[in-house]
Amino acid sequence: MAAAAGIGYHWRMKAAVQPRSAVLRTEAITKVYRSGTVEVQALRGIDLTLLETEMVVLLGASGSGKSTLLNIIGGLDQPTSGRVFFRDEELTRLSDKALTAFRRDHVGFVFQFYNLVPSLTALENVALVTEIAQRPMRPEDALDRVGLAHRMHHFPAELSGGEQQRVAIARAIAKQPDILLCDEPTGALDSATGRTVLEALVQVNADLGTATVLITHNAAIRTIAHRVISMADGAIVRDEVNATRQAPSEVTW
Ligand SMILES: Nc1ncnc2c1ncn2[C@@H]1O[C@H](COP(=O)(O)OP(=O)(O)OP(=O)(O)O)[C@@H](O)[C@H]1O
Repeated sequence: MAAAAGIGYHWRMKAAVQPRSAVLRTEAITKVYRSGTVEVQALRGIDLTLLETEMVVLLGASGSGKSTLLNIIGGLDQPTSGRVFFRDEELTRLSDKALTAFRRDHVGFVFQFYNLVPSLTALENVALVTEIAQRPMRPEDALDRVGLAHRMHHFPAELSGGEQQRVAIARAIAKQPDILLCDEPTGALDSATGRTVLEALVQVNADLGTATVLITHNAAIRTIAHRVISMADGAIVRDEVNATRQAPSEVTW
């Protein structure tokens, strides 16, 4: 009896200290934009690890390098120096074609403006992506996950800004990406509508375990994340784990 209890205890200890693995990792990445003789050092040596299933809020003033970093980890751009890994695969060694395939298969993007096709219904907008994805969920299920099952046959012009953004989230998650990257997803929305969008993102992260990075200027949003990374002048200046999290409905701004 005692021995069995001992084994059980040991197993629990092991499980408790088991580290979560990294879905994405950057090593000392820099980015310099050059136009003519003008150089902008947008990133100055970023070491970032994004763990499987975690939700990270990325904060920083305008121009601090947030979008540049997001574009690089999403395979939309390459760093000037340094390395980026998706699990064991080095993205910085990939050809443009292979990087496009990485993006298509593994990354979902949500931007400030929704970029929906106006002549297609919500369902058709999501189906555009699922038709070319490797292991998609049903477009109806993706819309259901963001609380829009009842609006699936509406056109974008018939939806509110928050609803359109939730269609964009459904479109991004329908291919079941490993990483969801969101650049100011509530930037164009009032606070009540913004909260519904954040609720959809938190729910997707909890239900599907999609590792999520959310860029915002709005420091109030920091409490919804597992971890908050702050940038200034092309560098990470703070990296904090939230001991407790707030539901988006509790966040005020
Ligand atoms: N394509 C580009 N060409 C030249 N400079 C650029 C380019 N993109 C960004 N930059 C510059 O790189 C720096 C970082 O920009 P970035 O867009 O990554 O910052 P950000 O933190 O996302 O800002 P914001 O919150 O305003 O979107 C800024 O100085 C910006 O002007």
